[in-house]
Amino acid sequence: MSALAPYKNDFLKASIDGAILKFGSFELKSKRVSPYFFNAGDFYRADLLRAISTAYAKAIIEARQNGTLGEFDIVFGPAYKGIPLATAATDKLAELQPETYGKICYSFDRKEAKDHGEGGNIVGAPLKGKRVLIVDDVITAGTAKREAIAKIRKEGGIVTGIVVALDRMEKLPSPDGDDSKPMPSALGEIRKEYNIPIVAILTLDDIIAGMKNFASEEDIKRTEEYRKNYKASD
Ligand SMILES: O=P(O)(O)OC[C@H]1O[C@H](OP(=O)(O)OP(=O)(O)O)[C@H](O)[C@@H]1O
Ligand SMILES: O=C(O)c1cc(=O)[nH]c(=O)[nH]1
Repeated sequence: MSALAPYKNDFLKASIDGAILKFGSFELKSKRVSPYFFNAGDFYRADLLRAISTAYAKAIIEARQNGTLGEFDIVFGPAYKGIPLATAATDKLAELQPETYGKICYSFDRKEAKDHGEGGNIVGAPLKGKRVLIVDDVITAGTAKREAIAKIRKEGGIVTGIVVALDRMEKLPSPDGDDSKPMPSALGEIRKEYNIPIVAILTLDDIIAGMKNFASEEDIKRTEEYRKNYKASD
């Protein structure tokens, strides 16, 4: 784990100690069956929530400083797991750099539109005309990020970047449904198609390198095999 930046190492350690990272057999949103799963819903304890909000805030501050990420007014968390993550990251940014981030806002969507009360399917800061940074847990095939971009654009927001806790480094699904075909990177295609930067705190390669210190040989082997099967062609 030594090659990682200290804040990434701390985050990987919290993900392992908090059992956020699990091994077994998991069906994903993409229908791929994975031998590992990163369950950001399990950052529910205060110390773990603080670990992930700190990692997002540090990744965002670093990416703003080195020019990878552009400016933003709103941190947007896609439902459901993105909601507490974006909210906590907003709070942590304001705590770490109050002059820059003391007045940034958060916003998130409902999976179903609400037809009474305030109505609509966006909660939090209105998106119209605002620069929006999406903060979410994981990118696999990229579907959830495309859905979030479409929702934000429909509300008149301008997506200026995406930050995820984990890039699973997988390929796009093939349009004909044959997932064994070579395809380019899911993350890379979103970057190109929408012309926006995407920052990942950890990648699957970081996890595989770290696994040597805590996982069983069988879990390492299955994870490496999965990596090979769903590796991008570019
Ligand atoms: O890159 P993809 O192939 O889209 O997969 C990754 C997404 O899938 C899950 O979201 P899901 O829509 O299941 O929502 P949840 O947050 O309610 O669990 C996960 O939280 C990621 O956001
Ligand atoms: O692709 C997914 O659905 C997915 C993968 C993962 O590691 N964690 C998660 O919450 N969803």
